[in-house]
Amino acid sequence: MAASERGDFSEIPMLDVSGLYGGDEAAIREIASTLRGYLENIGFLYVVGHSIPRADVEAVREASKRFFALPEEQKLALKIDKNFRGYLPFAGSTIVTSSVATVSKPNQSESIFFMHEVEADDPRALAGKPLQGPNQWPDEAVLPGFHATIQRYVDAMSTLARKMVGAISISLGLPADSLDRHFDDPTTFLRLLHYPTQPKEEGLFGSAPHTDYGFITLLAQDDVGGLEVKNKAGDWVPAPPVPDSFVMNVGDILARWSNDQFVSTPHRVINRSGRERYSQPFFFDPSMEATIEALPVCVPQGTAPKYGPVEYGDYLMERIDKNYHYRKKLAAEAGDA
Ligand SMILES: O=C(O)CCC(=O)C(=O)O
Ligand SMILES: [Fe+2]
Repeated sequence: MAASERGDFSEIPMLDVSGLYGGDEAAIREIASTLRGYLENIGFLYVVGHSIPRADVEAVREASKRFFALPEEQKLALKIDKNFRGYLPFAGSTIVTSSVATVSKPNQSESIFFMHEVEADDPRALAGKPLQGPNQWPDEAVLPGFHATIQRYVDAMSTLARKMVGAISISLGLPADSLDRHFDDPTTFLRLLHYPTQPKEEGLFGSAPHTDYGFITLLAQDDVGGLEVKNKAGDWVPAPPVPDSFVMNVGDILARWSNDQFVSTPHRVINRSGRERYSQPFFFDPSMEATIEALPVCVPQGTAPKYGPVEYGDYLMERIDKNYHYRKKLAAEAGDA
């Protein structure tokens, strides 16, 4: 299925990226060209044929289930901190910057965020800078192997994400490595999410309609379903579970970088399955200090870029501060000081 027009889709297409791992230039160009169409018209696709073993994805899901099954006080010991690392309790975020809906009820989920690791003695002296700091790990005695499982997955997902950065460059007619320098110290988030089954109630969501902030998202979900993507007609198109796939989508900074050539599409989660749902989005974003400025290849001759340059870290801070209750409290306290 190829969408002929922006937003005109009734299912999420699948892209086999196995050819990106070989040396066949023609095959790579063809995958990149198909990718471009999906990113321009839908902003969502399923990535299959990647090299991440199913066992690594499932190990994270099992680790996630074990974590969320812990008593609340043990989870709260890792409560999300000023660096955006840790546990966000049930109903801890309301998306207020959402341009897609007036959102008032908190999301029906609990989650834990692991970002790129920044040790306290980081040689780049990053610790202490906004959104830079160590992750909060569950006690090894309580959840043996948890840290190693997550780290292995983050490494594998980063490799896949870099592959996709290369494919995106090629899709725009640029050399494969042309965006790489913006990802020297990528900002990454692995979010483990748990959605209890929710009651049927107007305006209640597992994840309220939103767009993602960053560059790309690569999401693994269990077999429950509930993710939906909005098309031009305003219909919510299901993105049901597909074995061994990642749902990939364009985030707002990629849309902005591409001068809106690529589209960051609203999506939401409603879990009325009667089962618990677990998902694990991986967000792969530019370095905090990267300056994101419309790619010349995306700006038609004789027109001005739609958006000015922005430092990724500044942009991200602003988005995060607006959306999370706990950060509003932190921001208010900082304002008092
Ligand atoms: O859980 C899902 O399927 C989607 C999660 C999501 O959209 C997000 O965390 O940004
Ligand atoms: Fe999302």
